[in-house]
Amino acid sequence: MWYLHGVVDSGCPSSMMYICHDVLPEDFSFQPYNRGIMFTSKLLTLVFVVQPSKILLGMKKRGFGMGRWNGFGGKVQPGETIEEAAKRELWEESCLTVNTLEKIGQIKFEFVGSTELFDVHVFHTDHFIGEPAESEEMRPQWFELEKIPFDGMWPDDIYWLPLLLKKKKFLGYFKFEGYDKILEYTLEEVEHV
Ligand SMILES: CNc1ncnc2c1ncn2[C@@H]1O[C@H](COP(=O)(O)OP(=O)(O)OP(=O)(O)O)[C@@H](O)[C@H]1O
Ligand SMILES: [Mg+2]
Ligand SMILES: [Mg+2]
Repeated sequence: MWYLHGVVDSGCPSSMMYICHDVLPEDFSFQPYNRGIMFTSKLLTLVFVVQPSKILLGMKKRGFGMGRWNGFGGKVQPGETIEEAAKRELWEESCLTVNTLEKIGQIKFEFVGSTELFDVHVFHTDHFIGEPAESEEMRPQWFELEKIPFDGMWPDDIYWLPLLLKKKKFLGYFKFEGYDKILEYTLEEVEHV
């Protein structure tokens, strides 16, 4: 039996390739690896702008996740760091700029039938510059923290967004069947992400 173990950095951050190994590492815990399947992984960012009583979400107007409220983010491009990508996507999608982003979570998504994992790096900020404005991709809207529209968001958000709002760092894994059904998941609070 071969187990997935580590990643090969191909130089292009959005096309990391997981490699196999026949020895189970001590800290081996990440679920997709232990089934011996070869996965590629796609690096994505997700930024939440939070104020004391409200959160900024965007209605996705096109492409993946269309019709759902979400944070702002997208694919990491070759040559940029994940944090640079997170800032760029926030700017492109909401017209906001930020000086600093706090990395708060990392979530791996598996979709049954696909060997491409989504590796989503989640950031949080409470300082921003500018006024949110609608982009080609997103329509921003502030929501009271008690009125977050979880029914209109990705079904995983309700599990981990409460941690982000408490500024708790987390690691997660969600296995989806289609885009509406979570078959299994793990979520843990951690000291560092
Ligand atoms: C499955 N459960 C999920 N739960 C919460 N959020 C999810 C998600 N799966 C993907 N996401 C986020 O959705 C965006 C997709 O990226 P997306 O907007 O399509 O990329 P990008 O902005 O580069 O778009 P274009 O290539 O310009 O179309 C990106 O922020 C990513 O973190
Ligand atoms: Mg996007
Ligand atoms: Mg984008």
